[in-house]
Amino acid sequence: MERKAPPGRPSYKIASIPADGIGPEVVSAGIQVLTTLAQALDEFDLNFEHFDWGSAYYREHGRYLPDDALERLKGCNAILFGAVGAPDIPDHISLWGLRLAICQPLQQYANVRPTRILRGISSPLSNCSRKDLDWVIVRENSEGEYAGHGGTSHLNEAWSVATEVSIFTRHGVERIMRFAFEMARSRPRKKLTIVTKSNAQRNGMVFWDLCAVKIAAEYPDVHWDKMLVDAMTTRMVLHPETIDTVVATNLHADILSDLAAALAGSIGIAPTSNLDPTGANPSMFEPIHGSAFDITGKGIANPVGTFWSSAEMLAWLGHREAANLLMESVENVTETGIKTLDLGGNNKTVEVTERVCQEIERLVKEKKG
Ligand SMILES: NC(=O)c1ccc[n+]([C@@H]2O[C@H](COP(=O)([O-])OP(=O)(O)OC[C@H]3O[C@@H](n4cnc5c(N)ncnc54)[C@H](O)[C@@H]3O)[C@@H](O)[C@H]2O)c1
Ligand SMILES: O=C(O)[C@H](O)[C@@H](O)C(=O)O
Ligand SMILES: [K+]
Ligand SMILES: [Mn+2]
Repeated sequence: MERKAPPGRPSYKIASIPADGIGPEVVSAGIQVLTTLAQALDEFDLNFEHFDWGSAYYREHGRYLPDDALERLKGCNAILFGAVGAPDIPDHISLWGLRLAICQPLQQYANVRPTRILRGISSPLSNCSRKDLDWVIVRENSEGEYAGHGGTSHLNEAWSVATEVSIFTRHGVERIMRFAFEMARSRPRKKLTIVTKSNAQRNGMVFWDLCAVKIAAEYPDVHWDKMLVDAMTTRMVLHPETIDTVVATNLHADILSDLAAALAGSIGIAPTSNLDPTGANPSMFEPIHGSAFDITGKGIANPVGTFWSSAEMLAWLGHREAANLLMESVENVTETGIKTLDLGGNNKTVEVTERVCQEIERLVKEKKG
């Protein structure tokens, strides 16, 4: 599913959008690690273009993005994003103003969220070893519960009414099913769980299931099963080893992937890729977490989710070996017990970042002999 690196010495323009809360703290850590890696490997160049879009920009301009934002992003090879959301701005204004305003028009319809237990990190599940939890959750990222259909009338009256309408289109569901089956096929177990809620949601989710059956016929080598989303939560906790690749709607997968991150140790480690699988538009990479108001500015944010997202970005650009080296460096560091508070450690963001950079330099030197 990843692309091959272009020939010669490739040079990439990466848009950096740190935005809000701990976003700037983890994105600057990510850029430091990526820059160290690119310099040490000396195989490709990364040039970062910084965008100040976020809640401070909104307070000043009354909008999250300028008119030419998407055109400017289209001129980049990939986007490294932090998080959006501020305590004084309603969450739906910030989310729709920035993250969704990029993902949806750039056709980043596949949101990919791998989870595994990194070395040196333990699961809160007492019986769960590293080999028991190695998942990829594929989140539909363009429609469903996030289609934005609905309305509010007669607000503040006794007869106020609001609707939030989920939209499932054949185009949208079939493309994410195909993407998920390809993802499952690319992994050793060739196993896909299709998550649904077609007992209660008798239109959209029944349609989701019908599309799944149709696309499954194209992938006879992939074993698949179907699970109601409520039961899926218990399966994730009680039988993690039975799960490999998962596909779910925009909202269901959003919730399941936070649970998955916690089961692998912390929401601070988990990555997200917002992919346009056609390659027509740049894809966007970000940690799964939000702006974390409660720890902003304390220097204790876990940067590992951004490092892992950065590795996924390199793999997407065609540099799988560089991505693996980055993750090996991260795990060599977590294994020595260097970790932030959310993982039970006492290291600051900058200490974890410095150690990962040192480990990258050591590993590259070793590799080059
Ligand atoms: N993609 C995004 O930009 C994104 C994702 C999720 C939430 N949000 C927004 O972020 C804001 C806060 O949302 P929330 O509180 O529900 O979720 P959150 O992910 O920001 O925080 C949840 C909890 O996890 C902790 N946490 C998160 N990231 C961490 C890290 N890297 N290291 C250590 N601890 C970490 C926080 O301190 C907090 O206790 C809201 O405005 C929300 O809309 C944005
Ligand atoms: O897109 C969302 O649902 C939120 O921003 C956030 O929870 C995420 O997962 O990106
Ligand atoms: K984020
Ligand atoms: Mn989420």
